[in-house]
Amino acid sequence: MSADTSPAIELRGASKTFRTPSGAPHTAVRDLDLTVGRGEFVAVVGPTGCGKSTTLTLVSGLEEPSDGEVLVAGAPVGGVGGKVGFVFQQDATFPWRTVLSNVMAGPRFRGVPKAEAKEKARDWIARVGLAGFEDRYPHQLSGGQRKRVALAATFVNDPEILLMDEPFSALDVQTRALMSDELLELWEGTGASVVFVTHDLEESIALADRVVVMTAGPATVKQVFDIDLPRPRKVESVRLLPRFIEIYREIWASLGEEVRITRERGAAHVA
Ligand SMILES: Nc1ncnc2c1ncn2[C@@H]1O[C@H](COP(=O)(O)OP(=O)(O)OP(=O)(O)O)[C@@H](O)[C@H]1O
Repeated sequence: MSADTSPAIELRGASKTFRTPSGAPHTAVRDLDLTVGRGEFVAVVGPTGCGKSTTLTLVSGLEEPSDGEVLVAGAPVGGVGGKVGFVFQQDATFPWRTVLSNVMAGPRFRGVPKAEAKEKARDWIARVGLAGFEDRYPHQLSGGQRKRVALAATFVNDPEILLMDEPFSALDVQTRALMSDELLELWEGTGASVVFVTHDLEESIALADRVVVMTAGPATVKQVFDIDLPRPRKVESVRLLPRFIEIYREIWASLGEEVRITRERGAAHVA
């Protein structure tokens, strides 16, 4: 199959075993199969500590699988590539750089001439609603504004794949809903494939084409749900649709069981 027609991401029987400080092996991800199509928005939910972030690090190339294969655009992941953008819970801005300089950093790093990088950066700053804030430093912005800078700094690199690890979880509820809407708008214009890890089942349904439920650790795919809600979506209104509530119930029946298993293990550990 040519690289052009292959899925954006494929994990085939991927496992990851870490060595803990005591020297004992710890399997975070086991025999995980997952395919993400081009332009698809996939959300990953699962109980705390099950291995969601580890799955993202395998796709990013930051970690290698102990077993199995991880392919991006049909080719095995070999280190961190330029096709992949990340947005994490923590702000990934450089505190000593202005907004403009933060957003220009990626293109400059890739060798884009200064004037062109500046133009692209200004365009993305405007698209995330921060025109006029170019000369501010991150500490002079709100949490939501800093997150917008992080989004602009990611999208400016035209990523084919966007890996997002609880990107909005540190924000207040209203800002979070706004950012979700903005993310959908930005994403719909790019055709990027997204893997979005979250603890928030509502958020996952509102955003995604498919929601992947992970098992209690070690993570493997328990069930995948197609989200047949119409697009374009606004998260606050989509949540009120009867179909949304129906999907929520179905997924919670699957996820809730894994959360319970994780809790019981925790209780046994404490006892
Ligand atoms: N570098 C590492 N060395 C050893 N163990 C690790 C390492 N990274 C993660 N783990 C362990 O692997 C398991 C999965 O961690 P991971 O961060 O992937 O879970 P998660 O599902 O993203 O958690 P959360 O929902 O709480 O963010 C955890 O038990 C964690 O302690």
